[in-house]
Amino acid sequence: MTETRQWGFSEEELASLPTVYRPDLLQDQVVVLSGGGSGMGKAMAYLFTRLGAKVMICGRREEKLAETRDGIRRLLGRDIAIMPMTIRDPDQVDALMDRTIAEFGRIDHVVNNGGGQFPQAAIDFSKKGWNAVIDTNLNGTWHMMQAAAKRWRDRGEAGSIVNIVAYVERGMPQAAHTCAARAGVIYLSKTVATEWAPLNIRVNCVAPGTVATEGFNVYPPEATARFADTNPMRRMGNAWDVAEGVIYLVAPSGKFITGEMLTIDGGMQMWGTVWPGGVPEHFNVV
Ligand SMILES: CCCCCCCCCCC/C=C/C(=O)SCCNC(=O)CCNC(=O)[C@H](O)C(C)(C)COP(=O)(O)OP(=O)(O)OC[C@H]1O[C@@H](n2cnc3c(N)ncnc32)[C@H](O)[C@@H]1OP(=O)(O)O
Ligand SMILES: NC(=O)C1=CN([C@@H]2O[C@H](COP(=O)(O)OP(=O)(O)OC[C@H]3O[C@@H](n4cnc5c(N)ncnc54)[C@H](OP(=O)(O)O)[C@@H]3O)[C@@H](O)[C@H]2O)C=CC1
Repeated sequence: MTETRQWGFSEEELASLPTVYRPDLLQDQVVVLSGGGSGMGKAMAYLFTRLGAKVMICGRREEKLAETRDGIRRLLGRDIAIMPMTIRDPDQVDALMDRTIAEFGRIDHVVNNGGGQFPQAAIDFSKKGWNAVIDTNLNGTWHMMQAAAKRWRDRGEAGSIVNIVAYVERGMPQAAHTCAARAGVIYLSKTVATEWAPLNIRVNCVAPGTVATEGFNVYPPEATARFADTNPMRRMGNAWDVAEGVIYLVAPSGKFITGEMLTIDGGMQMWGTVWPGGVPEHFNVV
């Protein structure tokens, strides 16, 4: 078992985990999915493919995308498309959308899952660190949303967007940059859900709690040791929990849902604190 496998599912597990959905639920639907080379994005790539969808995944590192594509080819006998790029660059986002349409004929769904942050006390953020997190999680998500919506409007097609955010209503100490970015995405989504309803475009968010993925490798062991105790269920979620939630929103089950945020957090919104950088002495109380 490698270091990066410590938290996530193996390819074999993603290919065989049970799902509540029927195998042709998304037959020939086309999805663009960011961050498909790891974690929740990889789980979504497998699940969308298993439900019959045509999948385009993107992310910065080609080798991770290729691993997802090769695993799906080997285990599911299906081909998906990959495109290395950064969602921070609107020109690369335009190219991603155009290539997907050229390859698959249209786009039905966009899942903005690509993103991340690092744990740090806000007072110590560097300008570059703040900008990196805002640019990725807020600007990058917006570039993807607008690029897809323009194409749907211009082509007279319906579409749906799901943005992966985080539960931020109580704030999130040691993650103020991502909290700001995700709050921006949540209210951006609620706003355009109304503006774009006449275009038959639905826009929703999914807010995961502590979900065990390869992404946890950026957090110190003293923080991850507590992650199972950040919600009343006292366990972590997994990438499949989130992937099935995303499918619920994009599939016909979600056809009357827009501007909503689905929180998948084992109850963390009511009880528990994350402290992704470790608990400071002042807060270290029972
Ligand atoms: C933190 C909790 C978040 C929300 C969730 C709450 C609910 C439960 C929480 C459980 C915890 C899990 C949450 C997850 O989201 S896990 C999965 C996500 N994956 C990641 O976050 C990993 C990816 N992260 C990154 O890629 C980067 O953090 C970043 C998003 C910033 C990417 O940008 P870029 O590639 O440009 O980054 P660089 O490495 O070049 O760095 C740019 C500058 O950012 C500063 N920086 C980066 N890392 C750190 C660090 N560890 N500490 C302090 N500062 C950092 C720094 O200024 C960098 O510039 P320099 O390198 O020139 O100094
Ligand atoms: N795991 C958790 O507990 C939680 C996670 N989240 C969020 O869920 C999403 C998925 O996280 P998770 O699967 O756990 O972690 P991962 O780190 O495995 O996934 C993040 C993905 O985003 C991609 N990505 C990052 N920056 C960019 C960029 N600029 N352009 C394109 N792709 C990018 C990464 O690929 P590459 O580096 O190759 O670009 C990576 O595949 C993230 O937005 C994360 O912050 C939210 C709440 C909780």
